[in-house]
Amino acid sequence: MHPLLSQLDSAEPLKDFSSAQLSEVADEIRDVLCNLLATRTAHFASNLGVVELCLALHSTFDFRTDRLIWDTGHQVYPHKLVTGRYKDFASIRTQGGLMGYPNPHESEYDLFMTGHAGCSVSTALGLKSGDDLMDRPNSKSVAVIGDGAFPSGIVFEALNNAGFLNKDLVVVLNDNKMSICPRVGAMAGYLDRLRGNPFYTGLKHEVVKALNHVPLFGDPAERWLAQMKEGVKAGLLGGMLFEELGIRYIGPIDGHDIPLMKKYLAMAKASEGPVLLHVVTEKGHGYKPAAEDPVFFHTPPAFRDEDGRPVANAGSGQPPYTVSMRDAILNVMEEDERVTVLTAAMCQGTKMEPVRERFPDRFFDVGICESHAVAFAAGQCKTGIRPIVNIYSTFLQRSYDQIFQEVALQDLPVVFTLDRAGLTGPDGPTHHGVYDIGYMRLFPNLAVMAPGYAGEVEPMLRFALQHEHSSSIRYPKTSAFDLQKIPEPIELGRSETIREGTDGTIVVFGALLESALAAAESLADRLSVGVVNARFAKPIDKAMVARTLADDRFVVTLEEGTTVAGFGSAFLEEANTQGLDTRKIKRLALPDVFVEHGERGDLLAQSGLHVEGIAQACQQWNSVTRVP
Ligand SMILES: Cc1ncc(C[n+]2csc(CCOP(=O)(O)OP(=O)(O)O)c2C)c(N)n1
Ligand SMILES: CC(=O)[C@@H](O)[C@H](O)COP(=O)(O)O
Ligand SMILES: [Mg+2]
Repeated sequence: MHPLLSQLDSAEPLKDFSSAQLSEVADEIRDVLCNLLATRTAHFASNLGVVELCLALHSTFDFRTDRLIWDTGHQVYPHKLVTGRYKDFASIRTQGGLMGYPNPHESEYDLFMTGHAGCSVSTALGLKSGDDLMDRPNSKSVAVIGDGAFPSGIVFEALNNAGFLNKDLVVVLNDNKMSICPRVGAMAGYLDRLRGNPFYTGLKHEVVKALNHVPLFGDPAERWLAQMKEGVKAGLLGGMLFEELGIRYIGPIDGHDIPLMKKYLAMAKASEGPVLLHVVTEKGHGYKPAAEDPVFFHTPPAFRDEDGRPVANAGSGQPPYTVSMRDAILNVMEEDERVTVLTAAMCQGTKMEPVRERFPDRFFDVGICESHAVAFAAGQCKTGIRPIVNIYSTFLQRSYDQIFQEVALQDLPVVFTLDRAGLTGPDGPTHHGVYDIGYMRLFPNLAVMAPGYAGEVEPMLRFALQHEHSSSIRYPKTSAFDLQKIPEPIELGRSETIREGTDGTIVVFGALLESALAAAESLADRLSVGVVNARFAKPIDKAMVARTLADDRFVVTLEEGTTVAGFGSAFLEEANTQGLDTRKIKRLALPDVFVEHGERGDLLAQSGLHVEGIAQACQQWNSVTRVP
């Protein structure tokens, strides 16, 4: 079926392949990708776009001794296919199978487990620096970074350092004009201008050599010429921004032409000092619908191809929390002109397109720059604007210091809406949003909230927007629980009792409320278990902590976050502060390990956070705490 690919136990043979053979391997890779990735949600278009680049890299370098970092890592599938993982590839993004990102446990060709954007240039530079210190000067270091990830602040920190250290480093800028959505920002404009520059190698060299003889001092006419010189060089060379930092710029070149790329990669490999090779690719290349709609095909749902037309398989009924929050945001923006929304390149995933269309002046996509997004929001907030920072839980980790200094320390009422807060499923440990309860509840005055059902999403957002301090609202990647109930008004530090019980209580922070109610119901013939919707992890409902521990034999706390420093910890701390009996408390949360990739439901069950697990914990704790 794939005669060349199936024989590759490592990438080594690729360097002896002819151009025709490499082109055949490219076809085989696309065949695997198109057939398999249609059956599950996976990073489709980005992978189709880097097939030739991957082959050119592996046939120019030996990445068992040279170093290769794919930025973010979502485009690593062709790399996996040519580095000995063809036979296991069908398991990608399923539990126990290959990860959808680089994974050092899978292969010596993968150096770091990554999924967050922007760090490739730093790690590649660190690898080169370390190899030099460890007496391996011949080892080459390559970072491949997309144009979406490239404007991340840390990339400039790395380039700044690279130009200064003058290490042999190859940065391949994979420019496909797309982030997940079309890329944004001034750097996008700069790359567009570079793309416009034909790459006149011979002419460039000669003219620049001549210009180098124009003196810098002396006659005013000569001085004028000297000033012109930089401008002319910039026009001819392109990439002056990088050249001025001491990084040699080469390109742009066609990223689907393997022989051409091999030529320039070999040149970059032989160069001394840092080099930036600008390659132009098409996201979704080789599958027309993906090339035409790379936004949808970034991570499409499972689909079937009907006569060259993708038809998505039917999804489940109830809309996700993401949509509840998006609709709530639309409503509040309609009423209050001070409300703005910030995204860090995740407009599509957070389903904010209607907000972008309806309020273009109050919607800000800052690109993959989460730290900047938070500090920018703080600046807006200081002027009287009410910014909503809408970022995935895992990516907000980037902004930890800005949440601390620019927001909390200034006591500014910025609202954080944390999407994907919980297990995100097949993306795995890099993307699970399981730390935010802990990291948000550290800061004085920051209210930490989570809705337990769809109906309280909007009231919670409205509460946050009139609150005088900063606040956060977390919600996972799942259908919103359609509890048929009019929510009690949201009050700072007040929980809501959903079900009364006399034996014990499950106190839930967030969306596992639905499972808690089902667990309590399943025990009804044996135990009377109440269910409290905590709403706040900070400030926690002190009276509720006192009441449940006084009235009940046991209290099970429940959350979709790590057990360390989470809601259960907050409950324990409060119980201890009040001098209550903490032995009654059982904390149900995710274990203190990096949870692997898999379906969210399966992963929750594995940690006992499903209906049966919750019921079992209640029974167990009831017998532990029962007075003999
Ligand atoms: C810190 C961080 N923020 C956001 C994301 C989500 N994200 C993943 S890929 C991507 C787009 C990257 O664009 P680019 O680097 O150009 O790669 P392409 O998909 O175009 O190949 C985004 C926004 C992330 N992985 N990490
Ligand atoms: C690579 C990356 O970080 C994103 O593409 C992420 O996988 C998107 O996740 P969602 O599919 O949950 O939006
Ligand atoms: Mg891109």
